[in-house]
Amino acid sequence: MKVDKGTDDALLSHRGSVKVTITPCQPKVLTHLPKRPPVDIAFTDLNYSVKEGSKNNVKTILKNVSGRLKSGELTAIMGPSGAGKSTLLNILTGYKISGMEGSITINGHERDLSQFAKLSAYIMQDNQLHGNLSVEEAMNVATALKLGTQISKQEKTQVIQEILETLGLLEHIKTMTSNLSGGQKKRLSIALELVNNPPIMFFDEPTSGLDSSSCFQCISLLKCLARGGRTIICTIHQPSARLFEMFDHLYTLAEGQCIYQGSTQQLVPFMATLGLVCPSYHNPASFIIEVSCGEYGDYVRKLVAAIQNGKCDIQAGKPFPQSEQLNNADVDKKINNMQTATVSESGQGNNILAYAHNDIVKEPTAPTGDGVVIPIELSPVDSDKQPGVTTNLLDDTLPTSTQRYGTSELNQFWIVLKRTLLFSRRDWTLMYLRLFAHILVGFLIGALYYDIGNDGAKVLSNLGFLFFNMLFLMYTSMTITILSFPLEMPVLIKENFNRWYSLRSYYMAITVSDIPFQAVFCVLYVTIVYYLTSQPPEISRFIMFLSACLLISFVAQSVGLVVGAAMNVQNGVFLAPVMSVPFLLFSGFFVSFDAIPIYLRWITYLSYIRYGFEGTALATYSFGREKLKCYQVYCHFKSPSTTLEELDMLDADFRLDIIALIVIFLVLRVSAFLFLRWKLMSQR
Ligand SMILES: Nc1ncnc2c1ncn2[C@@H]1O[C@H](COP(=O)(O)OP(=O)(O)OP(=O)(O)O)[C@@H](O)[C@H]1O
Repeated sequence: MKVDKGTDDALLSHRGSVKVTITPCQPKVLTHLPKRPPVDIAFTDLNYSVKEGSKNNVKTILKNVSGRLKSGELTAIMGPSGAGKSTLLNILTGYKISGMEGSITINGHERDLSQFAKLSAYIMQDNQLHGNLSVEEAMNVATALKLGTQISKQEKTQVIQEILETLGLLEHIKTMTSNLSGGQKKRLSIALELVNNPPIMFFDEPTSGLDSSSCFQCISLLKCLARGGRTIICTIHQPSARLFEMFDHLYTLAEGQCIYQGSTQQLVPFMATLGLVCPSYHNPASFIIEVSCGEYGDYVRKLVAAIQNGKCDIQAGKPFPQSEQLNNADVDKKINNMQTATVSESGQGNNILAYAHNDIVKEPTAPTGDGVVIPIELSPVDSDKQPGVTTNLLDDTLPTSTQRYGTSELNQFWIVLKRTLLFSRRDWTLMYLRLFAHILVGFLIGALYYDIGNDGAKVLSNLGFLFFNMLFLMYTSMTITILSFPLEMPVLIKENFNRWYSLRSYYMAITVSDIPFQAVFCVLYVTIVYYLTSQPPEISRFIMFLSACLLISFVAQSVGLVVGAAMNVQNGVFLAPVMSVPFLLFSGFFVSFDAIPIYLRWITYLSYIRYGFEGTALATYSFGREKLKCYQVYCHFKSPSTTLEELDMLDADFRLDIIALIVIFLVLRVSAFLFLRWKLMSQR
């Protein structure tokens, strides 16, 4: 029997007697992807607890759940809000590891997280894409990182073309990621992970935020991927009947326990055996959610017992697990009625297990418009690997290579560095606003302190100018990093978890990437103010002055990295300037070293502003500078040594200031890396 596209009601009214077939359009075979093994996942007695509150109360989120997820199947993890779907997904992906008990096996062997990470991809709910890259650029980066030198450049281009064509993104290849629609972003997220052909793909709420047509396209695509022999697992809230039909396998959670595991087609008959008859015209997906929310009475415990908390797997053609509910006469009657109906319509003998949606013929429902053009052939999943998308590419052996990433760390560094430089070039705030600010403030300060550098009567103002330089360079380089770095975190978490690159390569790349820009801005600013304010014209003094200023801006940028790595933007924007106050107070500008109480002097050694201020003051007034001009009767600071004496810098050593700044810079960079690593680990 044939049912038109979109006629869910008609489809539902024939539940139990029809079969879903989506007629293939032009087959698209991903021929260039690397071969990967098919992977089955099983988990047994999985427990997950978290500590909560000041008394460290233990909250158990997953309670002894078991289950299995097979290759070639599209699995939905469903359940009411708070049931533990995301938690289960995070545990299965290996994203959450602490607080978990139980066993997870891969093709019958205990899961080795490192090996598993090479086989799986986790596509998180919010896509986590870089908006400043085009689809093509994003794909190029993913291919370069994930495939490395395994294949030639030409083959990489073919892989990208094929994947984009298959996912209906080829016509958007030049579009910036930020301009893609929600569905296209989702498909791009999938395309990026597909380049190394992971045999297991996890999706957290892949349909969230999509309209019904895009949802259908998205699930069709996942179905296609599953048909290629992959294990596709996604959490989903409450799919429409039409979407629900497309899943092969359903895993339902309620209150952290499994209430159903098995074929989607067997859900309704299985529930009926427990006295839960899904009304006609009712979406089975909604029905099980309603049941798990207790709308039909307290059935959760019965369902958990019947399915043995996930140890049973309801399959067509296999008997249901024994349940005391089956003895209930009313239930028997209901089942018998359903059996009779099924037998008479499908003519498949007298087995209730034959009751399914097996005979619905629905055509054509391949996605249309700008959507996915992959052919979708829905047929029983029991035949393990259907010919289709990439089945023939799957290798049977699990990888044994010890290589953690697709390419060497040096390559990762170059690729991420190039990408970051591209972002910087395209980021208006990061680049042009910063450039504009440095030039504008440079001229403003130049105008304010114009020509005071060699005037013996204006030395105090000149010291104010030196201190302001420190302040300006510190805040501009620190705040921009505090504001921009935390925004990178979600993408970093996703890409690092999916083994695109190591944290070390990423960190090196972002550390190096901003240094040239910061250096150019600083040189521009210092050049403008130095000459407008008539500081000593010797080139050696200018270089010393500039190097102290450059180091201050690099150190402040490192402070920004530490703060950005350790906390979110809101806290960082408040805390970083507040934490800088002691360093400013102890810089030697407000109070000379002699005047500081002994027990507080140690703070001056930590104050990088002190070293910067001292460095610029020495470059200006030390190294035998001749007396300044005096246009008044008396200029107290006419002699540069008087100024240095007043600042308690007569014995100061410029080289020590530079060394101190370099040491602080290195310590902060290493600390930022450790914070970042801690933050990534603490999420898990
Ligand atoms: N770190 C945590 N500390 C305390 N409780 C937690 C923690 N993580 C999860 N939970 C709780 O565990 C339960 C399951 O959370 P989870 O996010 O897995 O639910 P979900 O089924 O995915 O819900 P939704 O569909 O609303 O996203 C919720 O009650 C949640 O509050």
